[in-house]
Amino acid sequence: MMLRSIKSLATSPSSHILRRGYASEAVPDRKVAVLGAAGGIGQPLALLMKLNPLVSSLALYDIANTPGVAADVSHINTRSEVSGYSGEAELGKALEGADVVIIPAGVPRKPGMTRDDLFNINAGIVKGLCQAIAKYCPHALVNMISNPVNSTVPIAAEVFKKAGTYDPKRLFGVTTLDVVRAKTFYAGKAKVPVAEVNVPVVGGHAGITILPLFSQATPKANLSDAEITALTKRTQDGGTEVVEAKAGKGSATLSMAYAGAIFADACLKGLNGAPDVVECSYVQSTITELPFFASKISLMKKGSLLCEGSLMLCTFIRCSTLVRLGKNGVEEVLGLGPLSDYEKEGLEKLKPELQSSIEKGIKFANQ
Ligand SMILES: NC(=O)c1ccc[n+]([C@@H]2O[C@H](COP(=O)([O-])OP(=O)(O)OC[C@H]3O[C@@H](n4cnc5c(N)ncnc54)[C@H](O)[C@@H]3O)[C@@H](O)[C@H]2O)c1
Ligand SMILES: O=C(O)C[C@H](O)C(=O)O
Repeated sequence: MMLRSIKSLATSPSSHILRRGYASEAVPDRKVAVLGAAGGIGQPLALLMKLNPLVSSLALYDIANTPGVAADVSHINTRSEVSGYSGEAELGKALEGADVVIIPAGVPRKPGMTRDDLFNINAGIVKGLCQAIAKYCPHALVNMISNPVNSTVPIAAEVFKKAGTYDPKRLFGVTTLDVVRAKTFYAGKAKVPVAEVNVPVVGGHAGITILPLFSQATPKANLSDAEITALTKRTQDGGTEVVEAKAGKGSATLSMAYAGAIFADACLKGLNGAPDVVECSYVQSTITELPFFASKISLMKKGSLLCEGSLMLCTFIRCSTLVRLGKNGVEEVLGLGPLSDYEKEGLEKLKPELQSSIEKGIKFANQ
């Protein structure tokens, strides 16, 4: 695999933005494709991925307006080369060779709508895009943002199964924004520095299916039951808070782009063999009786060797052993850990809704 130096980037004036890169001088080439790149999420996400030194090629695809977005982003003097693709005829070129595909394509909510109300339009969009992924980049890690995530991920799984390319380790529902919100709201209430906060969020990505585990939040804070209930509700309603504030002009875009960029960065780090990459994500799961469930997942276990690709000197984990670079995706789906009685109750309450959203997606993909 071709390696490139990012030394010049790391010492450039914008290096503070690029702090997520390795201390190493060389990282492998990685192509990231964003589908829906001209949209409210797609544009800031394209910008953030252009700032990521782990990306060498950035393909921006949408049904319209991508040439302008791509020309604009391409003027930024960071590592990746940017290309824009517009319309279905160009989708294959956008996807070919992609290591990570991020999907924020589809319509957003307006006030009064649930995420499930988007199903009729977005299910078809996601199905079509996943058929193309199966054809042009079957080994890519797929980061699904399009709502309703609780159903679009099962749709993607079914499409990949039909195409014979399904690998549950490579399909992720992006629920990172729930984690970002839980951290922000918890830090505000607990009066602890937000940068130090960690809160797992499990379940799914809609209303009560979003279950933040504040009993496991760190740093520990002495919050009352009423405060925990309020924080939980605010996290579950975080998306609606933005939809209402935007008053018909869409849903979260900037915070979602940030959250999407964090998750894609974790995928790239996992692909590159970085140790201990752990994020929450909605994935195929056996930790409950539901076939898909969001929980902490590890993208690469500490010390594990990867299965595919070329041998390289492992300078970026500061040792000089030989490791195989690979494309494993999910390395381990982590358990829920100890839950409070309130969280146990929330877990039981969310199951019927999540189960029915999963079934709806599976049924749609197979009709
Ligand atoms: N997972 C999450 O946490 C999360 C957070 C926020 C928004 N979302 C979801 O993300 C989606 C996008 O939101 P947005 O605010 O960016 O919407 P938007 O309308 O601003 O942008 C969507 C983009 O998708 C494009 N598009 C439509 N059909 C397409 C197709 N077949 N192929 C490629 N592109 C296509 C549109 O042209 C548009 O540019 C919505 O479904 C929204 O609900 C999810
Ligand atoms: O709320 C929405 O519809 C968008 C997204 O799912 C969010 O959580 O912000």
